[in-house]
Amino acid sequence: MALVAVGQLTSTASMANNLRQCQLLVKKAVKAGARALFLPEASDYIASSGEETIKMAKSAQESEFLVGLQEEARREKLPIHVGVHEPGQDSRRVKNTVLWIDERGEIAQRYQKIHLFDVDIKNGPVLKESNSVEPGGQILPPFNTPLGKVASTICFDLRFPEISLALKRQGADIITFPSAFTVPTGKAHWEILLRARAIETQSYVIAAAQVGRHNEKRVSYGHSMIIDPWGTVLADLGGNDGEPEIATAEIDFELLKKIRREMPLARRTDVYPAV
Ligand SMILES: O=C(O)CNC(=O)[C@H](CS)NC(=O)CCC(=O)C(=O)O
Repeated sequence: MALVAVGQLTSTASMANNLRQCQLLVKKAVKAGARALFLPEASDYIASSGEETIKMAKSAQESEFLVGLQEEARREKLPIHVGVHEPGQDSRRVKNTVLWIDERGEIAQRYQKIHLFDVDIKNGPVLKESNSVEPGGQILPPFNTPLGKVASTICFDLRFPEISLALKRQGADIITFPSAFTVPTGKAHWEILLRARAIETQSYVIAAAQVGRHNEKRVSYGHSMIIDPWGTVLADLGGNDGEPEIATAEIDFELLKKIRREMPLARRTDVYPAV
């Protein structure tokens, strides 16, 4: 068994304030006895335009947000999984990445979001992430942690079961979906997609989410969740903003083995292609 914490906050265009919110989440996770803390996509900042997003991006070494968070991880010996922006190949776009900061405060793993959120929904969100973000080109193989093998995806990746299935096939025990879901799509799809990914991969799902109003244009759905490999929602942080909050749950390695043993999902790759 290993206790994990999922953290929920409302990032804005103030990196200093977002760092303060994340420091508070670290304190809460340590107090609860968690072995790792999972933070949302874009924890470092959410800007009000693509241009501002690009202007604000800093390399990991130069980001006051990341340097500060790494210091927290080192001091508390607490691994932190966190979504940030990093400069792209050229100055026209940024990378939307998630990092695993280990208990020594080192950035040990990095995944760059591969599916970008380009939507134009009538009476709903209109967002074109690919204007300001450069897509990644590979899946990060699941990595060893004190919680088992963790696999990283980001937000809109949740809608493409192939990436989760591929990560499961590569040995994932926990699949993470750090997110900033919109309210209408969150209401309609968030929980059902997360539970489906947990059930079909027979893996724990940890989904840290942004919540509430970031600026005059953007509001996020919240409902950060931890879900077990049977699809049971173990924690749900709800949709109200206010003080940043954590929820915790136990990762039960025996339950993971039991579910995979009792209901083997043997694929018929002689009938359809392997993912
Ligand atoms: O903009 C930033 O700085 C951080 N990135 C995000 O918030 C991204 C791209 S706009 N949001 C999503 O992918 C939401 C997906 C979603 O809501 C759905 O799939 O329904």
